[in-house]
Amino acid sequence: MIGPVDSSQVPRYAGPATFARLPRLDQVAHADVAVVGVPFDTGVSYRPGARFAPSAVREASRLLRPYNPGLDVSPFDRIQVADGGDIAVNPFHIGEAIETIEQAASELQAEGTRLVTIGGDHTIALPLLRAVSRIHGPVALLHFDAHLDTWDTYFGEPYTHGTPFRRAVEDGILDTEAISHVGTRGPLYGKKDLEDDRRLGFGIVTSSDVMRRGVDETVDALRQRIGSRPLYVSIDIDVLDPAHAPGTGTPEAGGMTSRELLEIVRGLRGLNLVGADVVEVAPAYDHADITSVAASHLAYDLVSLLALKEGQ
Ligand SMILES: N=C(N)NCCCC(=O)O
Ligand SMILES: [Zn+2]
Ligand SMILES: [Zn+2]
Repeated sequence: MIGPVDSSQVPRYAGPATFARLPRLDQVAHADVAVVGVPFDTGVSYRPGARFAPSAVREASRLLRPYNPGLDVSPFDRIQVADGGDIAVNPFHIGEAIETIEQAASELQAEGTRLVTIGGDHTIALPLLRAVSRIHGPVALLHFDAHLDTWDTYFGEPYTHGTPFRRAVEDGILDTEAISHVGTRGPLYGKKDLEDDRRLGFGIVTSSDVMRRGVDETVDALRQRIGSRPLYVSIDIDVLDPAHAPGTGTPEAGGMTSRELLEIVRGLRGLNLVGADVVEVAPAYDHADITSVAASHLAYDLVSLLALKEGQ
């Protein structure tokens, strides 16, 4: 196993920034998990800039350490984790970008490598789900977001960051017995948004529900719905309150704290996680790397969950 650069030997601010200072994918014979960047933000409806997230999150990840006490695991000892670099997507053509992402994700997974992806805007979840469902069939989805992202079109366009999960249901790549949004809040276009969403099969745990019920009850309810199904986790960083994630494109007041979200993610231990993404970090609106640090810790916990599952 090739682990991260030892920060007691080489200062953590020195050298190139791979995720958690891990080796690059081309430096290992095989990776059980690859952290891959998708620098794409052509699907946004408001502030652009998520194309710069992969490099910002890698920079913020320099401070991660090898033992995760929240999950009692040293993920990089247990499985081979590597930085898969960035998928080179066309910023001028959303349709082509979606195909490129599905293709690249499929090729990586064909080698038996699981992916934790750093977006990019939320458009990228669709091709990533298409790629995991090619292997696992329809997957359960846990979608952390202030927004539903099940709208139909924006300006008549079907592929945007507000529409990936409606397209995914239409594709038949989600197991609609077990698809949930967590952390939704904020104004909608109309009540119909919620009716449409329910018709697609989604369950909703709003941001207020999380606050009222607390982390443990929230986790119990989610786990029950997911059971042993293959599970994909998509984390839009705007699920966090703007105080915890100012660096994002469509911020909404009244969100979760990073502590609550990390605890909910850790509560997924033991589930059949098959892939995950962290999207919508827009570094230009960030302050003191608050958002990139949160995203790097979420990616680390997702990698840790995979390490617990895949490692022996
Ligand atoms: N941040 C994501 N993924 N979607 C937000 C879309 C909200 C809107 O423009 O109406
Ligand atoms: Zn969102
Ligand atoms: Zn979203």
